[in-house]
Amino acid sequence: TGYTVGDYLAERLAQVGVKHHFVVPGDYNLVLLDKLQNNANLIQVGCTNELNCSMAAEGYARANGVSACVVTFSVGAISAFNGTGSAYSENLPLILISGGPNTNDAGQHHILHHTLGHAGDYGYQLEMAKKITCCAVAVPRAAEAPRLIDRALRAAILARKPAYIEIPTNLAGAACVRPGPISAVTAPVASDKDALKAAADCASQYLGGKLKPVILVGPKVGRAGPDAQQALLRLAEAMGCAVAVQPAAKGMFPERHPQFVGIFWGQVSTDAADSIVHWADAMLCVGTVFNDYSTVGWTAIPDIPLMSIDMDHVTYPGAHFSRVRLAEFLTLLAADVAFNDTTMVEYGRLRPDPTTPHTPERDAALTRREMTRQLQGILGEDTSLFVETGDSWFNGMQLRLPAGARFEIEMQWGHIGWSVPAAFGYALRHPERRTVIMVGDGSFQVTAQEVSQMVRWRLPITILLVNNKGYTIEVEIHDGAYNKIKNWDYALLVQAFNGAEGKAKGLAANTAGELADAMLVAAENKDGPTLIECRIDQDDCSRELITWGHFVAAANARPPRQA
Ligand SMILES: C/C(NCc1cnc(C)nc1N)=C(/S)[C@H](O)COP(=O)(O)OP(=O)(O)O
Ligand SMILES: [Mg+2]
Repeated sequence: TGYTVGDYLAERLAQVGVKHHFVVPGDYNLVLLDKLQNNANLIQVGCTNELNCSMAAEGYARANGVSACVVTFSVGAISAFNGTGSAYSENLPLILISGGPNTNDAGQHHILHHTLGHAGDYGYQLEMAKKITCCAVAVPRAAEAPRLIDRALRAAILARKPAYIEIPTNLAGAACVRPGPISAVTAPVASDKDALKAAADCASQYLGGKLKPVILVGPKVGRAGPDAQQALLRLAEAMGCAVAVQPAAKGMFPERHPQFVGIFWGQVSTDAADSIVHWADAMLCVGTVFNDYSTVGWTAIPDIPLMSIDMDHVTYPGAHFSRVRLAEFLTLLAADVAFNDTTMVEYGRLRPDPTTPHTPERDAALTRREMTRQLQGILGEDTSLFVETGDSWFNGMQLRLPAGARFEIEMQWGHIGWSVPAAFGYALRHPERRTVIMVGDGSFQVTAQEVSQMVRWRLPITILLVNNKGYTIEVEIHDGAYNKIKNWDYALLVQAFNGAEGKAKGLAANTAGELADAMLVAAENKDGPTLIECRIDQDDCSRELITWGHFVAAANARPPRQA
């Protein structure tokens, strides 16, 4: 057969930089999967379910910049909506592609399988997708496919948000014209020159006359394109001021840099970062997100006038500037901003003395603190560390990242279980990096199946499974019987995933010594994942979690405003 709609989609995905794409087959997408598989530049990766499929694509987009997830209608897509929501809230261009009903069925008022059972009405999925993507299209006939596919891909790439493309099962193999130059889809939109200049002038005005400026780094810096973090570094060094980082942005500013002053997270900040942030009289907020979790239940919102530098606009007390790209603005500002290291000088006076964590005896019962100490010990320039929603967030914040180490966290969406499939997707794109996951037992139970994919693809991912017997974050926010879970034999589970040929290893660590030994086994295992079940006491949680949980619970409990 000649060139088809499926070939067009495959070629465009390859051209925008998708290589691995994540799929679960279903009779609405089988022909489409054939076409994608036939493209030599694409590698098709089957997942155990569509939630994991979409989360693997979310993780792949963190590594690759853009990703694709291909599912069947409704029963597949509605599960994949969860990873799509994650990509939306984490600013990642995940392309969700769903097979759809044969184009003849609507007009014949047919009731179809996998749908809600309304005769002829299958439009509800597109409507739902519109809410969680920046662009959602359903191809009605082959002639419309090129225009709609290009539109959806361009929208996602420019907005750093997911897009949705629905391809009816009888159109994937339908004849289609070939695409024009890919630049029509991928060419970036530069800043508006006047707005860029005016914004930079206002920034100098905003900073002029201030005595103690700081920079606060937020998670959108990591999503604003490859040159954004370099531009941030240049601006920071041009100013010489203290640079604090929000928890969701950990790793987006080098932690060994002399101007790094820690994670600003209110009362659970690290390295006294909150002291210097509250001492400042001017703050450049670069890519920041102030939500209930990052402000510790609204108790840690900076109370001075801010200059906010977002992915495509700049706002400050005097004005708003649209279409100003983050990296271009930072670069321009770095060129003429005044040097002012007052906050660094002051920080030098209040920086806490470094502590050397206690090294317990080998046979000491394993603790959260010891697990974190040993995890710190294996971090290297090639490490990519995924920290899962749970006390793992707080353990992760205590780590000091070596130069080159990368850190992945999902603090906006916060879907427990994200880290297992997301790290799987990420590791396929970065086989040269050492991917490590720190995940709690409750989270692990949500998406554990994807460990079998790590076995299948022989990915040497290290999984530190923190077994504290339940949902400890929830215990600290608000306890109840529902926070208890059925314990698994996690180390043995890996044997089940191995079957006859797998090379994964599963170990349990009850003591400091057993963990140290297991870490060595993990470092040696290059042919598959190594899961280390770290058994700790169910109340062995970080003090930061307890403090943070107290204020988040208070925020959740605010009484309804009297009408
Ligand atoms: C149940 C829930 N959050 C609510 C929740 C429920 N469902 C989804 C999909 N995402 C969520 N965040 C959370 S944070 C658990 O404490 C996680 O437990 P676990 O993985 O075991 O970690 P900790 O023990 O360190 O808390
Ligand atoms: Mg737990």
